[in-house]
Amino acid sequence: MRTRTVVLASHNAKKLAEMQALLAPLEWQVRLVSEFSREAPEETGATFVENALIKARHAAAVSGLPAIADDSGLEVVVLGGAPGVHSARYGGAHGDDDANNRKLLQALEGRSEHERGARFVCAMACLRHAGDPVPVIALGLWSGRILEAPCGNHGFGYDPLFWVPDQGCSSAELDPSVKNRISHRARATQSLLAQLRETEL
Ligand SMILES: O=c1nc[nH]c2c1ncn2[C@H]1C[C@H](O)[C@@H](COP(=O)(O)OP(=O)(O)OP(=O)(O)O)O1
Ligand SMILES: [Mg+2]
Repeated sequence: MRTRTVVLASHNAKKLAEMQALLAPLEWQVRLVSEFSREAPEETGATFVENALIKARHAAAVSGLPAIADDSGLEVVVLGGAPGVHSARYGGAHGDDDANNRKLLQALEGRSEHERGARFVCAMACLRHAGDPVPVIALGLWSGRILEAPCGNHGFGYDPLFWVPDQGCSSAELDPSVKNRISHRARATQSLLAQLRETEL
């Protein structure tokens, strides 16, 4: 892949930090959509992929650059996959992690350890330009279970409640470099980069 300038289509600072760390090996010049527009497009998609495309298309349009977007969330089995694409505003206000985590604990009140299975989903979309008819799409999944009380201070969102079985800790207890090797976002980024190596971004 040629060295490129891309715009990251997120307004979530903690998510952006992970995306930038994951893309660092490419030595691309990474810009942020907030340099071009403070407006976050409405995520009206029914799927993570549709919302990632909405965000990437908006960022490519306002910046004139190739854009990479991430739409991600938590799916809990006994909640029928909720909060899913509504993860950011599950507790009411958008991006209120405390309210989101409180609502999740309430929804799982009394559930046994075996009924708390969940997974993080990350859908990434990369567009060469706003009208790109051939977007590159990548998915990453990360399975775990929901704790009965938060622990750990790293990460963001639902990390304090997400137990990672093969690490024996919550994702908020993981060193960021470890999370960036195994998370849904890490897996989606690896898949995206593998596809981009075959195409000409
Ligand atoms: O690694 C993660 N660790 C914990 N929680 C996470 C993670 N990844 C996504 N999540 C949760 C946070 C938010 O509640 C929702 C993302 O919603 P999502 O729309 O993709 O992001 P956002 O609205 O925060 O920023 P933006 O849309 O500008 O990228 O899922
Ligand atoms: Mg969002």
